Amino acid sequence: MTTSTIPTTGLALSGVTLRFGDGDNTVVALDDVNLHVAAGELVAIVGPSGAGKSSLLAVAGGLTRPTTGVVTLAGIDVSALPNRALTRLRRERVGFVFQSGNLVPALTARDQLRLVPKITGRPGRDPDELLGAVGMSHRADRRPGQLSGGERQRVGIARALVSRPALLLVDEPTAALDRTRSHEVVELLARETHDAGVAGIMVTHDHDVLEHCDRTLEMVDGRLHARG
Ligand SMILES: Nc1ncnc2c1ncn2[C@@H]1O[C@H](COP(=O)(O)OP(=O)(O)OP(=O)(O)O)[C@@H](O)[C@H]1O
Repeated sequence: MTTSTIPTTGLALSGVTLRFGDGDNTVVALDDVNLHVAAGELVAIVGPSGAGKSSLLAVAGGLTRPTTGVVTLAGIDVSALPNRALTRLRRERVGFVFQSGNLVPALTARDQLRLVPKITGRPGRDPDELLGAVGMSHRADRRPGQLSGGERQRVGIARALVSRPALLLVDEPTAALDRTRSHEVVELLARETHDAGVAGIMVTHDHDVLEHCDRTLEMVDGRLHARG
């Protein structure tokens, strides 16, 4: 990608390859992946186990450097950043939402969100406004153990949005939820992605919820395909 073709918003992967090992033991987890997720767009990634979906999230979020290719976020060449700058960018510009919500057990919902600016050192969005946006105002003083799976996911989504990220990476958010809660959580993700102008990628095995996403792509053997 030349400087002039790097999108200034959203996430872009260009010619991204990720290999593990070498020689006969080489595993190609990502194979020439090209992807642009616009700001305000939620893209779903489906595909069989071992296809490279987690690897894609790791490379997109700056957790893993690609073997080849370029990753840009809001026009910044992530793959060229030194380690400290990459850590800072990840903390400030990338929100992660995991299967279980990954909340701190001892903290109330409100305090989970309050913790974020303390970690980043930058003011974030107002915790109560965000809890309201995800329909959790009435649970603000509860700890994760006092919340349902769907409620924990809502808090996890709100927490991921506190730092006003440019990129939201979501891994199997409905794995522990029933059908109704799954729809509610992914509808919420889509709405917040659109409203906050975040580029969102959601990995899922749950084909039921794809209708809420703007696009679905399929990963097979490390390659991304439009879903036919
Ligand atoms: N650290 C590693 N070292 C070696 N191989 C790895 C490593 N991490 C992942 N792989 C391999 O890379 C390929 C892609 O793995 P990845 O975890 O991205 O798949 P996935 O689509 O997320 O799978 P699942 O749906 O089961 O979570 C697999 O063949 C996997 O075994």
